[in-house]
Amino acid sequence: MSSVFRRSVSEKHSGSDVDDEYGSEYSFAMEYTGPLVDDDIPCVSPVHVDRIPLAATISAPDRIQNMTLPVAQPVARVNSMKQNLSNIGSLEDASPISVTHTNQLDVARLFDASKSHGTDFGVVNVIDTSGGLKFSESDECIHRNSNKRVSSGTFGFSDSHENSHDLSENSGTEALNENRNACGASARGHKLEVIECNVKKGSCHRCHVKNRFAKKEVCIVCNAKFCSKCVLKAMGSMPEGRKCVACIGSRIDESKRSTLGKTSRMLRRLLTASRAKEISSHETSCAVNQVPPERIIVNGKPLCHEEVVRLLGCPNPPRKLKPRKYWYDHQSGLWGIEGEKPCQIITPQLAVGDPIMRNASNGNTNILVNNREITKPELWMIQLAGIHCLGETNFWCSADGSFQEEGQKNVKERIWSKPKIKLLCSVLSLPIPLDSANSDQGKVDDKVVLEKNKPYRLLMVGYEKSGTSTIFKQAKLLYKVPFTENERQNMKDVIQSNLYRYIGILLEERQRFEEETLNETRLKSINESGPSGTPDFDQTDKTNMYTIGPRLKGFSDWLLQLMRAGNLTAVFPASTREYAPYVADLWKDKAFQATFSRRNEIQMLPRVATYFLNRAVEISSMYYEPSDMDILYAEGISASNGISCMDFSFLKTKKGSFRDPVDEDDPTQSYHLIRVESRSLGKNCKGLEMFEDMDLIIYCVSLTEYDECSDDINGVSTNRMMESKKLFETIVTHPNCSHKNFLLVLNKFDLLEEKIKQVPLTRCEWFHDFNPLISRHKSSSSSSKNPVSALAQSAFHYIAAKFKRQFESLTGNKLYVSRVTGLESNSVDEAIKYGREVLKWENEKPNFGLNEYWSSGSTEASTSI
Ligand SMILES: Nc1nc2c(ncn2[C@@H]2O[C@H](COP(=O)(O)OP(=O)(O)OP(=O)(O)O)[C@@H](O)[C@H]2O)c(=O)[nH]1
Ligand SMILES: [Mg+2]
Repeated sequence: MSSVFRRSVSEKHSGSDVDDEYGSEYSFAMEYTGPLVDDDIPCVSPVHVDRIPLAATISAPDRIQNMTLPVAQPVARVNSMKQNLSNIGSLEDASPISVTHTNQLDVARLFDASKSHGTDFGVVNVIDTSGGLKFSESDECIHRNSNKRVSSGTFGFSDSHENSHDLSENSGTEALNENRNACGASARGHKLEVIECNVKKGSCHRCHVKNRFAKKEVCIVCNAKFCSKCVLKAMGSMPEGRKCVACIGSRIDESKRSTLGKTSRMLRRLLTASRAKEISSHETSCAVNQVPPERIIVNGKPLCHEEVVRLLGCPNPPRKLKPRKYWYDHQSGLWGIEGEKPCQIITPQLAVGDPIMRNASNGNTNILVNNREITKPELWMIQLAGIHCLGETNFWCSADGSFQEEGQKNVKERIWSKPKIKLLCSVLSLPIPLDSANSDQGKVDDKVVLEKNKPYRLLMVGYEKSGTSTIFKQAKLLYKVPFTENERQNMKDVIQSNLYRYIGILLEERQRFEEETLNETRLKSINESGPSGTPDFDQTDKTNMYTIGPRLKGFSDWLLQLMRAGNLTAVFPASTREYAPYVADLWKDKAFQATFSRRNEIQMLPRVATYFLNRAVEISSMYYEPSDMDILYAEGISASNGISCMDFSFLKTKKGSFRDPVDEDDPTQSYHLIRVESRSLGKNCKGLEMFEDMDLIIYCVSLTEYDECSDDINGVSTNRMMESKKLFETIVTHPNCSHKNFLLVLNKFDLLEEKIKQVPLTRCEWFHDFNPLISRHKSSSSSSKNPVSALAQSAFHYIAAKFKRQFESLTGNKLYVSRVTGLESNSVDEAIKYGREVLKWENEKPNFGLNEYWSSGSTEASTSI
């Protein structure tokens, strides 16, 4: 024995009643420097650290059936420990001692002290700093006398895990290693099955309390979920982010990569803001959470660490780099997933991966760009950019977008300099180069993968007049996406032309009213003069309350002529200023006002016309600037094209307006909403080919169409609801859309409430069996207090069910439905947020296998159906 040895002493706590000189109130280690002692010196039995079994998860296949994960084995005693601890007394009155498992001496000290002073530790808390496994003070892991685990603790032990009580000497370390592997396997997707075999859906993996609606934090390695009471115990200090303690050191589940660094609301509630931030920073920056370089394959070559650093450190690195196969066009900087069209333009000329292969993006167009056969959307894009591609052609394209045909000196086109190419790429889901301001990001830390969320892509389409442009504009106002100057000018033009159209409609009706009144007067005078008398139609008989003066009559005739010839848009809004005085005079004219007061009888006049006609003089003035409300109410978005796009996120809504936790979960998630007119999709909606990677398709239907008719392409008058149904069927069965998520927006509910009073829903042949039981007794229920509203509600549910059934029979999928009044912002907000929830559920489906749960419970909880 060395002359200098360490001895652990437990000292009596002052005031303690412990008889033993070395009471068990607390303990510390001190160095013995005195003379050699003759007495029996407590000796230290050598302990091999790698033979000390520690708590660990279980992976042996035969144990999997009866376990809950993550599960850790209790610390088992090795034989040498058994000898040393043989004289340890009872567990009950003992205090815990913690040991940091960093070297043999610490362990030896513990047992040495226990032997020399007869201390009964009762509970030993072991912290394995290398493996990240911890037993906290509260976790009673070893019952010295019975060799049984006493209670569950940090690891989420389950009392049902009798099979985990393997305390043999050899099992410990091996089990640990095995179990680490199991965690690794979980990251590769196997653990999910294990979790699901024992933990009920909606239960916390630690306390097993089931509450499907309570928020849970999920381990980014093994997907174990913990309720707010257990999360801090289960995840400990989170040195690598949100991992349960048993998973520390393991690679993350790759499907969770996009969530790295996004601390949940629960953690923000349980911890201080700075601590939550620290955890999220550990999560994104710690080495073990980074993408393993060799699993990123570029042009068929697995990357090395330096290549990944180069890739991530370039001014414009790939977003969401995952372990998968990519292709990279070194010349142009185009970057994509192997077998798919490009998804990003990164910095060109990086020494990364092998040269590109012809079939890298699985194109089938016979057109090669930098030796890669391009995909169809790319071909459309370059054709629309003015590059003619005939037969098999090989182009060279550089990073600035200049195209050159092989063997020719001249540059054909510089596609990125074309003004409309950005919109086109957006529609075709093709990437565009970042402008230099954005791309100069400086060097990125080689360990940190900056994650930028890819926007969700929403496509909104509907039959004519279903309200798509109204909803689109409403979304712009809601999510603070400003109208550009160009858009405002367009809207102003549209509003002013519309005003003259509305005036034209009124003037036409004025003529009719005038003639009707004249006829009535004549009839009356015939009746008054009797059968023998001759009525006297003098000059005064030809005027009545609908008659306008000659000046306005001249203007009216001219305007009606323009309208009949379909030339209104050729003259207005260009001549708005010129004819503004006529509008002012008309508005003051009694005949015009008399016509306006009968506007409800004029079917041709849209309801929004009243809003604008009431301000006719102001709108026709040259100083008119449309307000947001004017833009919303205006029919049409722009006079020219059928496609409009906007990017938005819920972050921009005003502070405090978050209404549900989803808002706070990921406020940075962005959305790309594309609204396309059904007319511009062409025959059989062929144009949908351009929208192949949409995440959600929003199909709009006007609830008021059930009794309205319009001419189909053959000029045959057909019911508009039936036309809308036909378009719906064409879209949902289109090869690009048949597997997509669909949200049906049943719009114009406010108008349905009014209309259903007068016109029965059965007017449409598809709704022939609509026969709701609406009680008209005032007292019976809340809905029956307003039978009209109840009737409209029933009609809405009935129409929704009709579409749902149709959708299911055509695609086998579930159709989500939302009730909307496009002119009300809350209503549109709810519908879009419902769409966001649909995306969230659909996203989570493969991760948690909760299809059934999401599709039944949660949708019903929403106001939509
Ligand atoms: N009262 C009421 N009117 C609505 C609602 N939604 C749209 N409208 C009106 O319905 C008309 C047609 O709406 P739009 O948004 O232009 O319809 P659209 O789908 O863009 O139709 P196209 O322009 O033909 O493609 C406009 O006058 C809107 O103001 C609604 O929920 N309630
Ligand atoms: Mg429109």
